[in-house]
Amino acid sequence: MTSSLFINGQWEQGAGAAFSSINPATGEAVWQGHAASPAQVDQAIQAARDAFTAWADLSFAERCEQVQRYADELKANKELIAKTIAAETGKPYWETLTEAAAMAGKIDISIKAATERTGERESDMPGAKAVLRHKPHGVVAVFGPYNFPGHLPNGHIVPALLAGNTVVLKPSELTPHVAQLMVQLWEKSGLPAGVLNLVQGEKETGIALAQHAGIDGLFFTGSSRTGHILHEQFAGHPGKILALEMGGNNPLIIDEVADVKAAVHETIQSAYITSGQRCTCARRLFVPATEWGDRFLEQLTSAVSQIEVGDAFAEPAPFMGSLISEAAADGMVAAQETLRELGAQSLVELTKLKAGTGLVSPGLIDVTAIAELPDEEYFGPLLQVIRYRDFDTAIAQANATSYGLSAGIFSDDEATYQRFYRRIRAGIVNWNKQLTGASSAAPFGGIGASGNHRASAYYAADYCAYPVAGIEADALALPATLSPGLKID
Ligand SMILES: NC(=O)c1ccc[n+]([C@@H]2O[C@H](COP(=O)([O-])OP(=O)(O)OC[C@H]3O[C@@H](n4cnc5c(N)ncnc54)[C@H](O)[C@@H]3O)[C@@H](O)[C@H]2O)c1
Ligand SMILES: O=CCC[C@H](NC(=O)CCC(=O)O)C(=O)O
Repeated sequence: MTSSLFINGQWEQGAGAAFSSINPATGEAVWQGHAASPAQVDQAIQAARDAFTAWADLSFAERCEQVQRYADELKANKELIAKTIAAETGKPYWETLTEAAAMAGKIDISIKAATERTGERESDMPGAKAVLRHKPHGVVAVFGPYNFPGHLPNGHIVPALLAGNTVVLKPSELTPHVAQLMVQLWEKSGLPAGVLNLVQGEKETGIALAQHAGIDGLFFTGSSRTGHILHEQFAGHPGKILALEMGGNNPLIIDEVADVKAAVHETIQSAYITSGQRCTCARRLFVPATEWGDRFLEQLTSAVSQIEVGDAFAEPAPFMGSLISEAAADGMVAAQETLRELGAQSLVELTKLKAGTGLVSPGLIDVTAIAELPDEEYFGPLLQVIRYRDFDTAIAQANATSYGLSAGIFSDDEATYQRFYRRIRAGIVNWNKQLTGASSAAPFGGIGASGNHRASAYYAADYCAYPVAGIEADALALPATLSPGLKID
């Protein structure tokens, strides 16, 4: 049984319920441990509180040095990180190597972002100077999803620590091993006790942490459903910062482009990478109801049918690994069934490949006949096709979602792209490029049910610190003239 919690620089057993993680492609046990009890959540927050003043008092340069030592650990252990993520999520090893690289890449980007977006400024004013500085919030909770169990919590933790906050991390209960390894690397890098604490557990642990009076903020990446619960919970607490990165029901519009093969490739990278388990994945594909559209769909159908699915470490490597769990696989089969009952037709059927695993084949489904398409994020490899007759209708349908994370268009005509850009409602808008694979050097976030206007990645610096404006003079001095009606003898 693993000592699953890291509180005040010590590893300890959880006193809550036992839980475990498995490799979803093989069913092999990966990790076993116990959840944190409410008392341990309390201790973790207290440890973060106790460590806060000393950590925040360090200079930015000193905190950068500490974070750079963690980057060295990330680089030295990249294969171990990638293997751990692959074993616990079922994502292909070639892909988890890119996740490990993104974690290391986050450090320099976050230092640059903190300097540019939350650095210090001074300007002269009569007899004084106007100054702008930033301060950390205090103790912040970080909640992570299972689909990028290293990269996305890391994307909150690194900027939070650089800003001078201390952190309590609650990772996804489906990926405790990745979180444990990440925290072990922070420990190895020499991070002072209490600056980063880890509480493992299921929803109950999340609830205990999120509702705790001792946190000053919460940085969340996960589903829109959970994000909405947190948002309601934070209502009436304007003093606490809440950053929500949530899901999407992302549209991709295809125009009659010259390079059909490239369009097929970018569509596959948009919808099926990570077995469709990326928040940015294309969910709805708008295809012209023309002969060109028929040809495009034939090629797409053929390419989707040939996507290799398999174990994370299989050779030759598959494009798609397993979904996170058998329950997720069953959920995708059920989603396909719901769409069919509403009138959809499968072009490529999504099927469960092996009982007891999360392995599914990719699905492509024509939902044009459905008058009221459910506005759901089906978090897996099931792309919904909608045939369109005119571009304005396609844009209106693309916008017919409560979400607003990513959107894209493939078109050879720049004016068409500009029209799309002006009308579409999303935080990520791409032209002739896959919807997935956003850059950490840009802001990352969505509107509507996808976020609460606290974009992450390059803009994470913004929610990790608050601005303090001041007017400063070395000494008090009487002004040359006093205001009317004043007399100071
Ligand atoms: N916008 C983004 O940056 C982004 C990135 C990755 C994933 N996502 C989204 O995340 C989802 C997949 O991740 P997931 O299934 O792990 O998300 P999830 O919402 O189920 O879980 C996220 C975290 O919240 C915790 N949690 C669950 N219910 C809670 C509650 N009531 N109170 C407090 N904590 C609670 C979980 O234990 C976990 O740690 C997808 O919807 C995907 O689109 C968004
Ligand atoms: O699943 C959601 C994340 C998808 C991923 N986005 C990023 O990596 C954003 C960049 C960052 O947070 O540094 C993608 O677009 O593929």
